[in-house]
Amino acid sequence: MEKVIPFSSKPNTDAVAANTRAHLPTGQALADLPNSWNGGAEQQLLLMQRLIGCNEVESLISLFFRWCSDLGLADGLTYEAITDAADLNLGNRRHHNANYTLNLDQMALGRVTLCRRERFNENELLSVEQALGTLSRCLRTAIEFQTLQEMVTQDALTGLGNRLSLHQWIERELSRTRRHNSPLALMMIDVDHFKKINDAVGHIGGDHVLKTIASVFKRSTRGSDLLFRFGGDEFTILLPHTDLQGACDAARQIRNNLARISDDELALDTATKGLRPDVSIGIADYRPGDTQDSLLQRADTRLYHAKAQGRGAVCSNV
Ligand SMILES: Nc1nc2c(ncn2[C@@H]2O[C@H](COP(=O)(O)OP(=O)(O)OP(=O)(O)O)[C@@H](O)[C@H]2O)c(=O)[nH]1
Repeated sequence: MEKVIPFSSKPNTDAVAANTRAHLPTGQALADLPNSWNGGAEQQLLLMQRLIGCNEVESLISLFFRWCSDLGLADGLTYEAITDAADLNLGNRRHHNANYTLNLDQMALGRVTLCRRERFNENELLSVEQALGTLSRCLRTAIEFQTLQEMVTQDALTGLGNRLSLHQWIERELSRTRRHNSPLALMMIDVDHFKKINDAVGHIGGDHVLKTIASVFKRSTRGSDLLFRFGGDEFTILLPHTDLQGACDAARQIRNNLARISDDELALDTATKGLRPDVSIGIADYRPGDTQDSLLQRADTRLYHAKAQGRGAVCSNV
């Protein structure tokens, strides 16, 4: 069974109910739920108490599933997000499914599938749908919060962290390094002669080249490394638990992978074919007493040395 849940404050005439049940429960339906079923008003209130104040989509879905599972309403749950976030699969797969597409005031919130060994009865579905109304309201707030957080901390062009998040992360990683006495390295990277690239491919083409370079950084580094666009054609990579030698290996890997990007990936035409972006990299590792500024400054000085050496170079020891 599948249903689109238009939890709208206004009637939503576009919403399509894919099964034959005509009306979704509204606020008043809470009071109307049969007394014989224990998922009534008290349980709905309990769910609300659990969900309110939670700003994370994953946690909301887990809390919702736990509520369903405690009441015997579901053995398993799948949540398909509207963003490119991975699906969430909780509990166990079972034969009987109830699918819901969640919308709130025309905002798509994802799809929820509940599954169970036994068939769902009418009262149980009513209660699930009432609960999905509460979940939808909390999901909307969480998704909006997440979007806002991304806008504040992400670089819009490349999807990497922006300068604000760089400063927050360096502080965090510096205190971890001091506490655990673990190594930490930082790379400052600048694209060589990017002005010439812009002149050759145009500003939009240049934007695409910057995005491609950022994707090469992503695939050349570890999942635990933290990538940022410092500004313009400058990038910063923070490498937790990595010493100077490890960071130099990563820098070489980045340059090797950049040399291998295809014309297609760079979206080059016949006139600009063969254009190979390269980078200069300055690397600094943590020294006791380092602050955010001193670490950045040391990496930046080394970047300038790499540039002075003729570009397309890695400097880690000036
Ligand atoms: N397409 C595009 N270009 C940008 C962006 N931000 C900065 N730029 C350009 O990047 C270029 C950076 O040039 P410069 O800092 O002078 O240095 P360069 O040409 O890379 O040369 P070197 O760094 O000395 O090797 C400038 O032409 C900027 O206009 C952006 O978001 N998109």
